[in-house]
Amino acid sequence: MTHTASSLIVGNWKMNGTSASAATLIGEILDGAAALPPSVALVICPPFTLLDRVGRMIEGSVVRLGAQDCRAEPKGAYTGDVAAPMLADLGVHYVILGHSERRRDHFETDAQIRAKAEAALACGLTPIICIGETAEERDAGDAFLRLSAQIAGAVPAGFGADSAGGVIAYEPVWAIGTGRTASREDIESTTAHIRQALAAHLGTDDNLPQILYGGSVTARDAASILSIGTVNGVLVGGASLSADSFLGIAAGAAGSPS
Ligand SMILES: O=C[C@H](O)COP(=O)(O)O
Repeated sequence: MTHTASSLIVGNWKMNGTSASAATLIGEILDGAAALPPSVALVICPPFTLLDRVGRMIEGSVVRLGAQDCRAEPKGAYTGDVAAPMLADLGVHYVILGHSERRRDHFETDAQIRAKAEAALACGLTPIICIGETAEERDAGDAFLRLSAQIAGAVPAGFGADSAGGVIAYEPVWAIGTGRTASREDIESTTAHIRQALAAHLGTDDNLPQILYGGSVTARDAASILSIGTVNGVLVGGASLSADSFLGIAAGAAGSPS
């Protein structure tokens, strides 16, 4: 179910896109994606309203479909929410969980994110669990503590070892949508810490979840970020809304050592 590629390039459209803009963007991405080596996997996460349309457009291509959230319960009286089995029914493969915008705007807790991840795994979806420190936590020297706590609270037992796999996206909150990408050195040391914290939490060094970096990634810095040994891909927001930028980032993955 999950990609085995060496670089996972995930585009999170957030709350953007209409049927017309999606048709244009996906058409351009599919044109460019054909030239990418199989070691680069593309995932597009449109808003719920476009999942069906985008899913139909990418059918039969190398591009996979992702959603931006799900509810932990499989069905019921939860107005406005979408359950994991509903996503699986639409052909969705990945689901972003615990994005900092949802933690901030919907007060999502690590326990809720963990329950959502378990629900997603139960129907074969690959969760992309987001973690990241705020600027205040970073300035106080608490970034690693915060990341370890998020891993302990939000990552289910056995995460990554399931046939659906598992992905962790490290997104420093201060780097999201700010144009301020974390430095290569910061990403290197922080993802090394995340890997250690995952191994300690999961009690194994084998089949650990893939680790992505997210936060103002552009085609300019993608190759450098993707050449870091503990980084398996990137989670891209703003730059995923332009085919040139998104494909430029994917090209950076194609050029980085696998
Ligand atoms: O999900 C994507 C991240 O929040 C990064 O967004 P950004 O690339 O616009 O900074």
